[in-house]
Amino acid sequence: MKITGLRIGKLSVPLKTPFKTALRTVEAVEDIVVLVDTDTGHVGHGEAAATAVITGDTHGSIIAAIRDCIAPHLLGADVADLNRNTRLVQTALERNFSAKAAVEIALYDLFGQLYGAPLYQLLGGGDPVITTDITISVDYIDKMVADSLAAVDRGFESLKIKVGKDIGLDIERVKAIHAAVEGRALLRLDANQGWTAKQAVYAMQALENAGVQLELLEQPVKAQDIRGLKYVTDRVHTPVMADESVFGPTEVVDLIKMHAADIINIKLMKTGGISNAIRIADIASMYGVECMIGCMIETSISVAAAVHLAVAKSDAITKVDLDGPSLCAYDPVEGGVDFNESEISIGDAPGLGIGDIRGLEMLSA
Ligand SMILES: C[C@H](N)C(=O)N[C@H](CCC(=O)O)C(=O)O
Ligand SMILES: [Mg+2]
Repeated sequence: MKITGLRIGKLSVPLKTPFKTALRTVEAVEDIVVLVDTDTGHVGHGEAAATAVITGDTHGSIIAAIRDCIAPHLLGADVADLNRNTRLVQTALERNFSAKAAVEIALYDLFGQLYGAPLYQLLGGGDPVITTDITISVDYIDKMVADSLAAVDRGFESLKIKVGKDIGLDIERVKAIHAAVEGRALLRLDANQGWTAKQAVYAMQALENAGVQLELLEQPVKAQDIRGLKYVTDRVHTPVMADESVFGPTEVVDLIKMHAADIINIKLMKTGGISNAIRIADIASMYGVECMIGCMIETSISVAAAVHLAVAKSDAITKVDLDGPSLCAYDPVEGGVDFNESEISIGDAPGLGIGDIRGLEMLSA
């Protein structure tokens, strides 16, 4: 099976409600989709999220990276040469991780189609059913409490509560949700870089002293502030997770050696796709460090790849934040992974199993 071309499209899907973090407010998924064509008629599917505030990637940069830098290396490549092909993607240009992720996802999808097996089986197998949390956007306290209770009623057993806007209000937000939920769900906090290290320690000690039990605290401080992250990790009982502070395997090794965080959030849009995500999971496993698999505002195309990875690497990936498709007003993808509220399951289709994509607008070559 030989690669004959790459096509690029744009996909817009409204969210059920606006997604609000300390970094941004988003009302729709607006992602780039890549289709990798082959001489056998098989098509590989990938998706890139333009999360400029986190990865620096924009629609324009993703399109240019794929079209001008990555695609020329892959024309004529054999789909069976997966490791060679992912190396070509990773070395085609510096950074541009979301563009690399989209193309890698499509290459792994084709690899699964070539061998007629769901991707997770080729990555080592596992139980094809996982459970995700759901995000509670940062908002007025009453709204966050109502959203949390609605999520618990829908069966979500873990809530990822967005904070990082105002330290005093954040503490009140979490206390109110904790009181309302009454232990029916685990609570994870994500400050999306909104606090200083000292504020984070103050907030966590206030919550711990008030008897609020939290599963973890994600990215309390600025992405570059690794010393601040360690400062927090050293001083609070709640496990601290690095998200925006770590993208690739080298950063993960540094972070683990410094003991700057307890948990690593792996996202395909930060790692540049599946090959480096596998490396991170294996490094973490070697060091006995837990990982979460996360996503940006993405549809079920790229999140499907994250699900396959999570299933195959469940020794290291013990926490799942793959709620992107649940936040969408509808699933634009025919086939693929089944996202049913908190339960995510993979069927028998080869690769990622993705069929037609509703509303995909192809861009001219
Ligand atoms: C969607 C997921 N639950 C999530 O919260 N991801 C964010 C970043 C999402 C974005 O701004 O696109 C995170 O973990 O920080
Ligand atoms: Mg995060």
